[in-house]
Amino acid sequence: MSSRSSRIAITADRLVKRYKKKTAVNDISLEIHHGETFGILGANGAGKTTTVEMLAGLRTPTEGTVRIWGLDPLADRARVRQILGVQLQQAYMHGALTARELVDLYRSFYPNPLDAEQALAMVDLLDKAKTKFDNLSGGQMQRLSIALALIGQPQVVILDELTTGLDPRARRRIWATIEALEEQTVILVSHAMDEVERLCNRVALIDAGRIIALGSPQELREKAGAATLEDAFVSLTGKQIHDEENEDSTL
Ligand SMILES: Nc1ncnc2c1ncn2[C@@H]1O[C@H](COP(=O)(O)OP(=O)(O)OP(=O)(O)O)[C@@H](O)[C@H]1O
Repeated sequence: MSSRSSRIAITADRLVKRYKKKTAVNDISLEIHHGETFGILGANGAGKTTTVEMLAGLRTPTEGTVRIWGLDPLADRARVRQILGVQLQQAYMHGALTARELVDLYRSFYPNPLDAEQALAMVDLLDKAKTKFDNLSGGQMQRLSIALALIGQPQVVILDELTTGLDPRARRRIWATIEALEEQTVILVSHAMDEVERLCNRVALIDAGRIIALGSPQELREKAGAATLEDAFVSLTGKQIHDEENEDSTL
């Protein structure tokens, strides 16, 4: 783990989200440091997306508070929008706009965005600039949503299932892009152990809406006495993780 500033970029304090009878997130508190890449790992339905949606101000917590750079993402929506980039599982995208039009739209949200062509080139989509979002392949949509999350050079980036479904070449390319983000704070939701091991300084393991372990990938392996992060996950949660190589292992 590289040396990181101890300044806190994101605080979640006792977050709870209840849907009628279901408690999706059950008392999660976190402090994520400036410049850190922080992983959120958990089986299907563990509460990962609900957690990051609350961090991003896209979902209102039933209880608890979030601060991003000291701002409340619900009350200070306009200011938070300028410092936050989000790639979420279901992209809320205007399907009739072309890739280039979406890039231009997202550039307009931020004070210091990347150059439009640079952003498309970063995810290998320069040749799709004039293609409507709805006509992109799934992997191309995903790569575009990554570019849109990064386009504003935001201080905080939330990436949900960063490279799930992408081919190996695209994955490596995206990883290199994320590794190059020195100053930015990244929250990465993932099922892919190789991705978490490679990119994350620290990881929170979530099970049934709670954090059951938190530490560097190495600390989690040591805590579980496991050789791999995947073994640590299974040992600590008693569940298999759903990952790309093993689509049928979902519990
Ligand atoms: N709008 C909703 N209404 C009711 N229940 C919901 C809603 N959204 C999520 N849930 C439930 O909350 C739990 C946590 O969901 P969430 O999407 O946060 O999990 P996740 O860890 O991101 O899962 P996955 O890996 O499958 O994306 C699940 O049991 C889910 O069914």
